[in-house]
Order: sequence, then C-alpha cells, then structure tokens
Amino acid sequence: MTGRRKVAIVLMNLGGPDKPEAVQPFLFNLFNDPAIIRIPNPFRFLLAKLISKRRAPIAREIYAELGGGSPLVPLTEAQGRALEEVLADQAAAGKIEAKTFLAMRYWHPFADEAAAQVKAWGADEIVLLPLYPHYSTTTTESSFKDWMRAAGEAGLKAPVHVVCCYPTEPGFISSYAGLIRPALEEAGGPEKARVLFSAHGLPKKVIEDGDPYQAQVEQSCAAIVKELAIPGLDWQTCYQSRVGPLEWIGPATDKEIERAGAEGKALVVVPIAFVSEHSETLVELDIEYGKLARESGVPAYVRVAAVGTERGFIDGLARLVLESLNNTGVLCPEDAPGHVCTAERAIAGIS
Ligand SMILES: C=CC1=C(C)c2cc3[nH]c(cc4nc(cc5[nH]c(cc1n2)c(C)c5CCC(=O)O)C(CCC(=O)O)=C4C)c(C)c3C=C
Ligand SMILES: [Fe+2]
Ligand SMILES: [Fe+2]
Repeated sequence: MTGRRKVAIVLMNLGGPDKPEAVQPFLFNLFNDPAIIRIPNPFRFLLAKLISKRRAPIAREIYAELGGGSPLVPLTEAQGRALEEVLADQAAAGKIEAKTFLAMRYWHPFADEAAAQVKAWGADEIVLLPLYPHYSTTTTESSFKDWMRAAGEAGLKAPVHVVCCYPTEPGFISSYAGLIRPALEEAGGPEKARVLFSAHGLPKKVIEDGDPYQAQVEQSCAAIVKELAIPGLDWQTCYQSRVGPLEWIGPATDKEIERAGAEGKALVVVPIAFVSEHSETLVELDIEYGKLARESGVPAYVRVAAVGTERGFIDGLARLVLESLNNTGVLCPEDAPGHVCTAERAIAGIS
C-alpha cells in the first residue's frame, strides 16, 4: 500500500442521555440488551419497558444534578481529540492517519452512526478501543457484538483490530497513581486515610458464569498499589451502582464508607472502572456518597478524578492502538493467569 494508512479508532462506551426526554429510551435500550437482562424475547422487551418506565424518574433526578444530561459524550470526544494528537505526533513515523469515532451502546452516537462515518471517511483499517479498561460481557462484549452488527449492515469491509482490555496498562496505572498521591495528602496522609477503589458492580451470577471483569478490576487495584509503593498503605476494592433485585458482587461501596466512619478512617475514593466523569462519579460518588461519608463520621472524603485526558493514560491508549495494528486478531495484553479472553467469541458472534 502506498501513502498513509487511514486508521479509524472506534471509541466505545456506554453513552448517556443528552436531555431529560432521552432518559427513558436510554434506560430502555440498556435493559433491553441481552447482555444486561439475560432472558429471551418477548419477555426481555416487556421487562425493559417496565423497568425503564419505573426507573426513569429516579434517573432523571440523577441527571438533573448534571443539568439534565450526561457529560459522557463531550468528555469522550475530548479523549478522542487527545488520542488523535498523540498519534499525530507519533503517527508510526508518518505511516498512519488516525481519526477517532464514537460508538455509544445505549444512546447517540450509536454504533450505526459511527459505522456510517467510518465508511464515509474511507478507513483502510479499524481499531475497536473500548473505554472500559476491564473486559465484561455486559459492557465490552456487548459493544463488540453491536459494532459487528452495525458494521455488517453498513457494508464496512476494512479489517478490524480489537483491543480487549487493559487493566494493568502502565500509563493507565501510573495516571491513577499520580492522581492518588496528592489526594492521600489532602486526606491527611497514608497513616490516616484508606484508599477505596470503587468499581461498577455486577450481578454475582455474571461473574460465576465466567466474566473476567472482577478479576481484572482486582489486577488494576493491585498494580496501582504496587506503583504507589507506600509501606503499610490501607486500601480496599469495592463495588457501586447496584440496581435490580439480584445479588451483586461486593463489598458494596456504601458499606465500606460506613465502616470507614465507624473506624474513624479518612477516605480517598478512586473510580477505578470508569475513565470519564459521568453520573456514577459526579452524582453517586460525589453527592450521594459524599453525604453518606459526612453522616457516617468519615473525617475526610477526597474523590480522585477519573483518568479522562491524563497524558499517561492517553499515551497508553495510543500504545494499545499501535500494538493492535500489528495484531490481526484480538489484542489481549492481559496474559495474567486466570484471564479468560472472551473477545474472540464476541467478534465471532458466538454468545
Ligand atoms: C442492571 C444493570 C447494569 C449493569 C450490569 C451495568 C454494568 C456496568 N455499567 C457500567 C458503566 C456505566 N453505567 C452507567 C449507567 C447505568 N448503568 C445501569 C445499569 C447497569 N450497569 C443503569 C440503570 C444506568 C443509568 C443510570 C441510573 O439509572 O442509575 C454509565 C453512564 C451513565 C452516564 O452518566 O452517562 C456508565 C459509564 C459498567 C462499567 C458496568 C459493568 C462493568
Ligand atoms: Fe452501569
Ligand atoms: Fe482478553
């Protein structure tokens, strides 16, 4: 091939409602995903209608705290621009022209919109880059399957490279370590504060069925603690955002906040499974759990920002993109024992 290869990088995330009227259809799309509610149709469709209608008022209140909609899309666009800049600097010694596209799972811009844009741009190759550092069937796998459907319908023929996950990517880890250090000082130092890594929870059943998410979250936390290298650091991983009647993995973040209050421990809270600010950081962690921390007597509560456009993190994403281009299948950098890569199955359309 002559000239520069045109590489479309598809940034995948969950998406969020952009206005109050979008909250219920966004929730319907989420609960109607067979990766989220694992029952066949027509039952899933009917249940999704029911739950989305019932949850919409609560969710609208959550998004009202953010001015009516989620900031996830503009923040993901900023990550895309930062990644394009880093890749333009490196651009594999001028061999590639990289452009980012957003494919959100449950609200605009959907994978279909991204696939049409990628086709119109004339991509030679495509890299699927989930903004989920940890692989889950509920998030990453669902996005991959949705992309393969959308790309098929759009008649996209360019070869696809897939990044599975990156729980211990050095830039991801060092960015968090860099954000945690000053937060620990603000909370009174490592003698007085506990680091609470708070990840999105999942139903226990999903993990028991082989989802690697929880094991990968734990790998990230251990890697960050190692990078911090603070002797005797007090830290704990916990899980937030539970919805629905099923039993979820734990310990639950709210229970850990109450425990810290009872023990007189200050907290540094790290949103470990989210790379952008959104309702679950800005509302759940900052407003709801900030209040719970005050009521529980936690002496100091400092929330660490999501990695967003931190240079180390974006450099790490750029490395993953370039590595994936040398890789014809799924780039699965996590060869740790116990890692079960299901990304191949997802892109092959096997569930
Ligand atoms: C019922 C099940 C849900 C599962 C399983 C789930 C997994 C999961 N979600 C994220 C990341 C995000 N979730 C967000 C919103 C959100 N998630 C659920 C439900 C489940 N998530 C609901 C109902 C909502 C809507 C908000 C609410 O009603 O509380 C968001 C973004 C929202 C935004 O503000 O833009 C993200 C991001 C992960 C990482 C994950 C599993 C690993
Ligand atoms: Fe969620
Ligand atoms: Fe993998």
